[in-house]
Amino acid sequence: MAADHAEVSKEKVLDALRAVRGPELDGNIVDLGLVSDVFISDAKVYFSITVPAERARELDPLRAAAERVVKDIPGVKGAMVALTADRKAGAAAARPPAPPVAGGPAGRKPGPAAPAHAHPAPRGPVKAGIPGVGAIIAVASGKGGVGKSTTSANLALALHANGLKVGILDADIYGPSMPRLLKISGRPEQIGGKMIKPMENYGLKVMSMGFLVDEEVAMIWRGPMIQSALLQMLREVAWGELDVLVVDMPPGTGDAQLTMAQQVPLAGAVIVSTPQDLALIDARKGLAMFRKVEVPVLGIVENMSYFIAPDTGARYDIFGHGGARSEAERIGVPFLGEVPLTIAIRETSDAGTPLVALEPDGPVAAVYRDIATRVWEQVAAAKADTSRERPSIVFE
Ligand SMILES: Nc1ncnc2c1ncn2[C@@H]1O[C@H](COP(=O)(O)OP(=O)(O)OP(=O)(O)O)[C@@H](O)[C@H]1O
Repeated sequence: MAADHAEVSKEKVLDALRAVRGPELDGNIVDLGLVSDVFISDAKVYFSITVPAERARELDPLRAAAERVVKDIPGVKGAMVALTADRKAGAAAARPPAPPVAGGPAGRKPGPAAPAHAHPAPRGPVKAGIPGVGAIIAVASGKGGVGKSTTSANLALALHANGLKVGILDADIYGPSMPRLLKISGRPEQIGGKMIKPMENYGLKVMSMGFLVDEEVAMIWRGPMIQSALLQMLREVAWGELDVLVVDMPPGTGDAQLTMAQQVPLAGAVIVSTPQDLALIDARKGLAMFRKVEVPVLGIVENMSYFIAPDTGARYDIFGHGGARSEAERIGVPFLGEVPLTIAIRETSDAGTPLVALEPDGPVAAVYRDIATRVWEQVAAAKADTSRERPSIVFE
C-alpha cells in the first residue's frame, strides 16, 4: 500500500496539528506552544497537549481533534494524545480548592492529611461480609476514562497470577466494561431459588450488570434500583471461596459510589489516576470520599504514566509522569506503581484479552504483578490495623 511507504515525520505531524485551534480559538496548538515533544515509533505518534488544568475536562474534543488529524496523515498507523494540565499557570490553577465532599462546603483544602491507611477511625455499624470472600477491594477513580476498568481487570488477573483466588465485580451499572474486557458473553445461570452463578474466564469469577440487563434498561435506573442491583450482585452471587474480590467501582464520587463504600465491607480502595494534575485533583476527591466512609485507601496507581517505545523498549516520560507518586507522598498514602501507556494495553483490552492473561511473562504483566503484590501487602496491613481497633470486624 502506498500509505505504508510514506515516512511519518515530526514536521508532518506538526503541520497537520496546525489545523487544530487552541482552547481560545485564537491560533493553532502548535504555534501556541501547547504541543509536547512528538514521539514517533513504528508509524504510531505520541504526544501531549498542555491545557489549563481547570479546563481539561471540557477540552477533550481538542484532544480528539488532534488525534484525528494525526491519524489522517498518510502512513500513520495510530496516534495517542494526552491532555496535560498547565503547570506554569501557577499554584492557583494547578491546585484549586478541594471539591465539596458529599454536600460539604466548597473550598475546603485537603491539607497535609494524615496517612489514610495508618489509623482507620472506628467504623460505623459492622457491615456483613460475603461468606467465603476473604477481602473486598474497590478500584476507583475521580473521573472516567483514566483506565480504571483496564486496571481493575489486569490487577485481578495479576492477583490471580500471584496465586490468589480472585473474583471481579463490575459495579459500573451505566457502562459495564467487564464483559468486553474479559470477553464474556451470555447470561449467568441461576442456581437454587435466588443465587446466580458468576461467569468465569482467565481463572477469574466475574459478575457484571452487563450480563443481566441491557445497557439501555440500566440507563434509566434510579438510585435505589442501582443500590439494590449492586447489593444483589454482591450477596446473591455464588462467589464460592475467594481470597479477594476486586470491585470495579463506577467512575466519580457520587451517591452510587458512596453507597457502595458504605454498604460493602471493603478491605480498602485502590485509586487510579493519570499523571495529569486534573486527574490528580479528582483522585484526591476519591480519597476524600473513602476517608469520609472510613475505608482505608490502599494506595494510588498511576496509569498511562510513561511511554515505552515498542521497537527499542526505551522509556519516555512525555506525559508529565511522576505526579501521582509525589501526590501520594504528599497526602501520605502508599504509591502502588506506575503502568506505562502502551498501545498493547489498549488493543488487548479492546480485544478482550487483557495483557496479563495474554502475556503473563511480559514486562507489562510484571508491572501489574508488582502492583498486585503491593496491594495485597496493604490489604494485610489494613486488616491487621482494623482487627486491632475493632476485633469484632470479620471479613470472612
Ligand atoms: N495504560 C494504558 N495504555 C494505553 N491505553 C490504556 C491504558 N489504560 C487504559 N487505556 C485505554 O484507555 C481507555 C479508557 O480505559 P478504561 O475504560 O479502563 O477507563 P475507565 O476509567 O474505566 O473509564 P470509564 O470509567 O469511562 O469506564 C480504554 O480505551 C483503554 O483501553
